[in-house]
Amino acid sequence: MTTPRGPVDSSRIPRFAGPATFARLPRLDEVEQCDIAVVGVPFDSGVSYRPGARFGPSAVREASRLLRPYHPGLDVSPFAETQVADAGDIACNPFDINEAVETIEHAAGELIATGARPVTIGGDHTIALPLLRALSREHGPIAVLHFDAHLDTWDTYFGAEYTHGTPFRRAVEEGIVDTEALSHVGTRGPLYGKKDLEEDRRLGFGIITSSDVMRRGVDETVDALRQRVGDRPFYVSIDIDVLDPAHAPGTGTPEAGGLTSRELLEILRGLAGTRLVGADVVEVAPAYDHAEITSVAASHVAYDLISLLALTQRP
Ligand SMILES: N=C(N)NCCCC(=O)O
Ligand SMILES: [Zn+2]
Ligand SMILES: [Zn+2]
Repeated sequence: MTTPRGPVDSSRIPRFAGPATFARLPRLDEVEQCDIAVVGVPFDSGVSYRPGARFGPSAVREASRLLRPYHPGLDVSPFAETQVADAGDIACNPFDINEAVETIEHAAGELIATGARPVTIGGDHTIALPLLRALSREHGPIAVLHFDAHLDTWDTYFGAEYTHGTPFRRAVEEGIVDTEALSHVGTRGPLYGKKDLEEDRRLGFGIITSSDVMRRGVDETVDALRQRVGDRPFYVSIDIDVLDPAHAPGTGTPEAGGLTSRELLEILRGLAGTRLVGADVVEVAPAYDHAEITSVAASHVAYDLISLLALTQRP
């Protein structure tokens, strides 16, 4: 393997200068081959409440300038051990959700076909569906760990099938996820009715609520999730609203009583050694953020996901 091209050296070019790529990594077109691709999807036409996640990718990239090359918690230098690059944004039609979903599926499929594993920055949660479609073509029906305050297994909103509240129901209907290994983590807040939970269970999801994480703690949560995915290839989808609004105010549908960013990062670190094949971080809406609280959290979450992917590549 050729030596990976890493981020700009922050001892020579200060972090507030230089490229606006994720973690100041090279762009995809600057590297010969890419193992892990950070890709933005600035799409938020699927939201049911506050808009603004279309500005998520650029805010998370901006907040990622301070990331450093070595991850002490996982003992990995992801940018040195693998080639990580910024694949830019998937430009999709903000006025036509169906067309946007197709565009995302196609662009993600092309990226995955090159051998790169995607870490996608949203965008609203609608984008998880086309990403899962693209990944399932490579891996078959895929296990999913879904971190979110919300179930996102509702049926339709105002008659629309593709929205940020419905991607995981569509994914089950389409047979692109492994219904033996689906789990929500961090769920909380009011629902439309008890049937939401019944239907969710029928679709195959297990739930570790936000209260479960608080009562059982990180280690038990990690054990349960590791058991759920086993040695299957799996996908992690992180809606930043899984964090408490104190830790992630910059999001469109905030719910009280969420995880701390420390809990979320520790749970992710607990997944070291499993077969992660791709991930997303969605629903960062910078207009409601303060002091980059949300985008800093999201950039660290993305860094941990990249680190987990890098670990899977060790001989
Ligand atoms: N995926 C996110 N963030 N939110 C879904 C909320 C659906 C609702 O408005 O009930
Ligand atoms: Zn959510
Ligand atoms: Zn969501």
